[in-house]
Amino acid sequence: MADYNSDDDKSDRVLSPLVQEISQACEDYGFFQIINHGVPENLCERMMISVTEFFQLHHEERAHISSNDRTKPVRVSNFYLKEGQDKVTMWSETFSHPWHPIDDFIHLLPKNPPQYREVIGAYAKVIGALMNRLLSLISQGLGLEKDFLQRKLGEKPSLNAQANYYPPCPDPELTLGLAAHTDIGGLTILRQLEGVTGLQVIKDGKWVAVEPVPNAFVINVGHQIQVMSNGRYKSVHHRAVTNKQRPRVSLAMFYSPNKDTIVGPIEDLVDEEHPPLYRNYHYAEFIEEFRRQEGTRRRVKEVFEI
Ligand SMILES: O=C(O)CCC(=O)C(=O)O
Ligand SMILES: [Fe+2]
Repeated sequence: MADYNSDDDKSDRVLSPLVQEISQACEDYGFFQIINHGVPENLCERMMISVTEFFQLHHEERAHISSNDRTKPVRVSNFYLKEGQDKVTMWSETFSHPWHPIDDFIHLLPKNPPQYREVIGAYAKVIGALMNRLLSLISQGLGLEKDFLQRKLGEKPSLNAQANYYPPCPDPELTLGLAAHTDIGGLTILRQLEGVTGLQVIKDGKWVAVEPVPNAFVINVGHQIQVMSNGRYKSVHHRAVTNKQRPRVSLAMFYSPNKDTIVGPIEDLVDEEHPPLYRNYHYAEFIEEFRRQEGTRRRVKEVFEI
């Protein structure tokens, strides 16, 4: 693993080992882990504790923000047994809310656990800086200017957090924590609880566990970067499995374009040898198609293929 603190590219031609490694991982796996990222471990621990405590409150304490309505910016939902169902679809509960600009929504966030608002405020700030750094490294991997991807992903990006809580499951064979899916947006920074395995990524048709590495973040490419890179970087299927013994918590911080942004392959990456694989579209169209395919093994990018 290259040193994340080493200076990234200074020359226009030679890519630093760090940029090369990230680029290779984005091509081969669509996933990689980073360490020595500069985010204080103590802050990450406080964040994960706050999320865990939130989910371990009595469910009545979450009832006021519990909803299946996706248009609600702050909401808790679960996939536990509903009336009329004979099988649990997914063994998890999720809490989602925007993470930037923090001041616009902080009043909607939980008052309990009491430190939640303060901790997510601090966490969002450092994740914002890390996100920019990663987008810059990924841009360089594509041979682009450092700020290219960020500019292409557009102004006023849509920045959402999703905390996932997976209680111990009496029979992990019977259900998944989170079904196989791909991340719709641009880039995801995921924190997993140390010591509990659960995340799996598909590689050559097989599910591979992404073991939690101490103080690491898992980074993954979303659909929009796959499209912008004209298929070079991959947005791959992943899922979470459960276990019998211990609850598991993960926190995904998503960076997506806003609905009006026009997404398509970056012109510099298209030539005779690499014809455009996707048409241009408004991100809103992509979201609509993504929702339309809900409940199926989605094939959303394919709809925008040329
Ligand atoms: O729990 C995990 O590790 C996976 C979470 C995830 O993929 C997501 O929130 O999109
Ligand atoms: Fe995901």
